[in-house]
Formats: sequence, C-alpha cells, structure tokens
Amino acid sequence: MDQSVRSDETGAATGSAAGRRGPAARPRVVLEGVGKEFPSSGGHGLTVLDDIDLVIEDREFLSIVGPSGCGKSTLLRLISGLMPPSRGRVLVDGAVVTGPPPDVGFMFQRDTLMPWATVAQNIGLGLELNGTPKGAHEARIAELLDLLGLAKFRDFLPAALSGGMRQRVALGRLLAYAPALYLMDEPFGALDAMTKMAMGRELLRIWSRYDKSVVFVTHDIEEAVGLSDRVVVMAAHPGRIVSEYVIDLPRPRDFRAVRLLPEFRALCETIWRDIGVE
Ligand SMILES: Nc1ncnc2c1ncn2[C@@H]1O[C@H](COP(=O)(O)OP(=O)(O)OP(=O)(O)O)[C@@H](O)[C@H]1O
Repeated sequence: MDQSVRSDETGAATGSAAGRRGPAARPRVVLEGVGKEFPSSGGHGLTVLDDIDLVIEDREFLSIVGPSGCGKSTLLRLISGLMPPSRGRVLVDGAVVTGPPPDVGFMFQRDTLMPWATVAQNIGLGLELNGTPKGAHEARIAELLDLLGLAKFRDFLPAALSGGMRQRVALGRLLAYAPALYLMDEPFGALDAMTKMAMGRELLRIWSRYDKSVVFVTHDIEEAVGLSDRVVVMAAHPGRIVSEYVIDLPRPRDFRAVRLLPEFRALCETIWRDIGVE
C-alpha cells in the first residue's frame, strides 16, 4: 500500500478525525487481516477480499472507492455483521462483530423500504428504532421530507416512487435513525445531480454537527474527495487496498465549492490514476 499519504499520528495538522477526537478515543472500526471467500461454480473458493487491514477512527468520514467487483460492498457487509469474514476479524467499538452491531445504520445500494408502509411511515421507523418520543415524530418527519424533496409524497407507498425517490426515503430513514456509525453503499447512486448535491451537504452537516462516523462506498471519486477525511482505494481480483489519501481540504467544507480548489482536482486525478484510469 502507498503509505506516503497516510495521516500523521495525531491528525492535528490535517484537521482530520484523529485531530478532532483527541488522543483517548477508541477506533470505531478495526479490520485485521480480513479475507472473504465465496463458493464458486468450479468448486474452488473465489477470494473476494484478501488481507484487509483498516482502522476507521471515531468521527472519521472515510470513503472507499475502486472498480466494480473489487469487494467494496462485501467489505461494508462484513462491518455491518450481515456476513462473517473467512479470515481475520472485524471489530466495531472494540467488540468482535458477530451480527449487526448496536448504533450502526446501513444504507445499501438496493433500498430496503417496507413496501406496505408510506414514505412518512418508512422514515418514521428510523425514529422508532432510536427511541425518539412519539410527540417529536411529526416535526422531524416533516423536516426530513422537506429536505429530501418528498413532502408531496408523504402518503405514497414505495411502489409508486421512482428509484431515486426510494433512495431518498431510505436516506431519510437513516438520517431519522441517526446512528453513531453510518455504513453507506452508493447512497446517492440513483440521485440526479441537484439532489446529490443537497444530500451531500446535509450528510456533511449531520456528520460534523453530531460527531458521526461514516463509511461511504462510491464510484464517484469527486463525491468521495468532497466528503471525506480519508479515501481508501481498492483494486480487484482479489479485492485489496492499494492506496489511501488523507483529504486535507478545509472543514467545514462546502460540498460544491470545494471542487473548485486546485488541490481537490489534483487529488481526484491521482485517485483516478490509482484506479487505472488515465
Ligand atoms: N453473496 C455472494 N456470493 C457469491 N459471490 C459474491 C457474493 N457477494 C459478492 N460476490 C462477488 O464478490 C465480488 C465483489 O462484489 P462486491 O459487490 O463486494 O463488489 P463491489 O466493489 O461493491 O462492486 P460494485 O462497485 O459493482 O457494486 C464480485 O465478484 C461478486 O460477484
């Protein structure tokens, strides 16, 4: 792995998560020598992830980028406890993951909305799960519906929505749940550019205001650099980490304006080259 761009020990000079959280905080996620194999038709296992070592700090915003099939979603699923590693171990908040850890929220590529519940009820589920008092539900749901541009659709069922709208409802449910650790797999993938920008800004606002940790999988390098403290680059066959970059761009960060900075462009170019796109 390219170590030259790793954070310094304290992160103080970079304004990164390590710098903000102080010296005593425990890492949020640790992957130690993690490998994952799936059975293949030939009888031999298919190695999807090989020897992954990764530490995600408390309050860090970390993105994972890499070509299709390099194991990004699998990595997220291992952290979420939805499947076990074949080798190594995964820890969240110091405990070995054996099932979905507490205070962790997921948003996967395919939305997992309740088909029989309305948009408002789907979002409200996040509030129920985190124990928000009933009396506060209406106001928070209305706020999120406004933010997501879904106010007119509050009583619609998921089947009557477009893919991008369903994705916004799933994001609304996650924002309503407001866990300590957000695991997000291409959460903005089906959104148009304008909504993407609004969602990116909202996610950054929530992340910085409420001290959340985020692991964010995306194909969009600009999105990754715009949002993150650190970007991890993976390669395929087998899936592995090939480089990582501390994103030393100013915080608080304007998700759109930051794209105009020359450092932003330079980072994106470097990451594109790592992925093999000149
Ligand atoms: N449950 C499974 N059983 C068998 N193979 C799987 C399973 N899940 C993933 N794979 C395989 O693992 C590899 C990595 O898949 P994964 O979805 O993690 O990649 P990815 O980097 O997230 O891809 P994309 O960017 O296209 O979403 C692929 O070859 C995929 O076919």
